[in-house]
Amino acid sequence: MGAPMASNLIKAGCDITVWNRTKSKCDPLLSLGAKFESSPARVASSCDVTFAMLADPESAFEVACGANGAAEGMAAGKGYVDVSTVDDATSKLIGKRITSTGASFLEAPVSGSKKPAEDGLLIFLTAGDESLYKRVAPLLDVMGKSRFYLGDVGNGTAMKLVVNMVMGSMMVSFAEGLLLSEKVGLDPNTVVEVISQGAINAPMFSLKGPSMVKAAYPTAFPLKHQQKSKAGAGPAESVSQPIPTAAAANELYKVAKSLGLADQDFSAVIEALKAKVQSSQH
Ligand SMILES: NC(=O)C1=CN([C@@H]2O[C@H](COP(=O)(O)OP(=O)(O)OC[C@H]3O[C@@H](n4cnc5c(N)ncnc54)[C@H](OP(=O)(O)O)[C@@H]3O)[C@@H](O)[C@H]2O)C=CC1
Ligand SMILES: O=CC(=O)O
Repeated sequence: MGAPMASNLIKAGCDITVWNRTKSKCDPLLSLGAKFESSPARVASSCDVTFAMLADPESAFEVACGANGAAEGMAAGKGYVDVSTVDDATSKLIGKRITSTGASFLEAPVSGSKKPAEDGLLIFLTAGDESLYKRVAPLLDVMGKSRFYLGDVGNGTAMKLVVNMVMGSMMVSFAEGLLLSEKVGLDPNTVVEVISQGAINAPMFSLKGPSMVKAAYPTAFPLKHQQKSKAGAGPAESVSQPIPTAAAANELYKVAKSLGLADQDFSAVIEALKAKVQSSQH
């Protein structure tokens, strides 16, 4: 996600400095004209605004607050925008550490996937420092098609987790439908087509359906990241709201992980369902 986002900024003429744990993954960006620094701290000290796109709460915290982390290069007047998907507590911790340096903090997780990231069509769910939001708005507009400012730090994360919760349940329901259609003698490709023409159509179904039918799961959104959101459990627990459908879907993502599918696309959750169906028949 970070690479296509940075690439769009470079193509828009921004002066970009990058860092990634595995340096070789920066090579395509360097060939587009980006500079490289040897640590997040050095990126932060050489840039006005630093964007972070990390796998999970642990890596987002480490890169912001760990040794040679971005916070070490932060100072008043600089901004840190964390576009990773993390949990509420992690986002607040990162925000606290960044603002303790005098810099501003914005959480800005994105809705969208690899293709929208490449096409500059992400949706930014931002919260935190409003003046930093206004300052980076032109950059968000290069990388995305829309942006929401949602108030205090935590609200962007909560919005992202709610959206992922809905998406995770939709995918499991779709997988159940595809599998069931096959079992009762229907062509699942026709199911995908019928759904695409009705009121429950979603781009996700048309995008992933044809490859799911072929049992192919080219990774756009890794399954481990869907399961990481724990079906929106964080926000739901904070207000004691039951989320029975999402919780059941999350169990299936856990099974999929245990089957070694963590790095495949999250649509591979259908394989967990197939395994469940098989074991119930024995
Ligand atoms: N893929 C998608 O469709 C979407 C993803 N997201 C969110 O975007 C973020 C990135 O996702 P995605 O690009 O798919 O994930 P990837 O797994 O492809 O990339 C994760 C990045 O995190 C880095 N990283 C992981 N662990 C560490 C660590 N301990 N220290 C330093 N760097 C680390 C990786 O570095 P290295 O290259 O060295 O492994 C890599 O740059 C996640 O938070 C995800 O939830 C949000 C919307 C959609
Ligand atoms: O929607 C994607 C995510 O990783 O969050």
